[in-house]
Amino acid sequence: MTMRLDYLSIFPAYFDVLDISLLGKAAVNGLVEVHAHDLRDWTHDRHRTVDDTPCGGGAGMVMKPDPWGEAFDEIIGTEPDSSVHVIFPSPSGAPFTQSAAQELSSAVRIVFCCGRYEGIDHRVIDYARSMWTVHEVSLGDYVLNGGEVAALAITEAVVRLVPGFMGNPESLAEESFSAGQDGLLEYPLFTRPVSWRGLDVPEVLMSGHHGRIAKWRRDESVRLTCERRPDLTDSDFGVPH
Ligand SMILES: O=C(OCc1ccccc1)c1cn[nH]c1
Repeated sequence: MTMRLDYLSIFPAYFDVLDISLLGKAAVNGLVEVHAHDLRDWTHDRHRTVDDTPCGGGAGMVMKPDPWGEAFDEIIGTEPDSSVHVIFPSPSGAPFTQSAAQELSSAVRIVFCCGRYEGIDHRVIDYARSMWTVHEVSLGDYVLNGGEVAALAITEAVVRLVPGFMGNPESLAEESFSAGQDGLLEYPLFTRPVSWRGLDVPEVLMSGHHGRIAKWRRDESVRLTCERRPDLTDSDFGVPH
């Protein structure tokens, strides 16, 4: 089945990049179809206005609801459909996770709504929730100028999990944040040459001793995770009992 991806943005050219690289291949072999739209196509004034001052005062501008509503009508439709996933990247969204990417990889349709300025009139999100399955997601605790870069990141995380997309599915199994690694960070990776600028591949990895190699890798994952991501380790994880 083909996954349809739509992007609503005042900078639709951000999504030209999806025609190349891995995603381009998916688009070519019919797994994924990509449609980027300029939100200003649903404005009617000479200046193609998409923003206005915030009600209640405050700095910056807010995206008007009208263009979003008209774009939704044309792109998605006017009938409720819970199989359509509408994503609003936002600093105030729920953290986007690999499990969310996994779930979205089976969606038939995903519509990315890329906010700019200070954000989108909240009624747009409320209206979307009344019609489709809505996800307000954050990629991290930092602010971007708009949702486009976040939409590209979410797209890549999702599309690479679509069945038939990745050439080599087992390469997905061992990755960080995939169930197989039970929530640990990935161990350090090495390839040839064995000695490079005075730096050598750890001997254990050249020993051919699979048991020792597996232990070294798990120990490294535990060490890295405890060092860098204490939030990923549950209370008694890795502490020898
Ligand atoms: O900046 C972000 O989204 C773009 C955005 C949306 C609405 C208003 C301002 C900016 C973002 C940061 N982490 N995850 C997403």
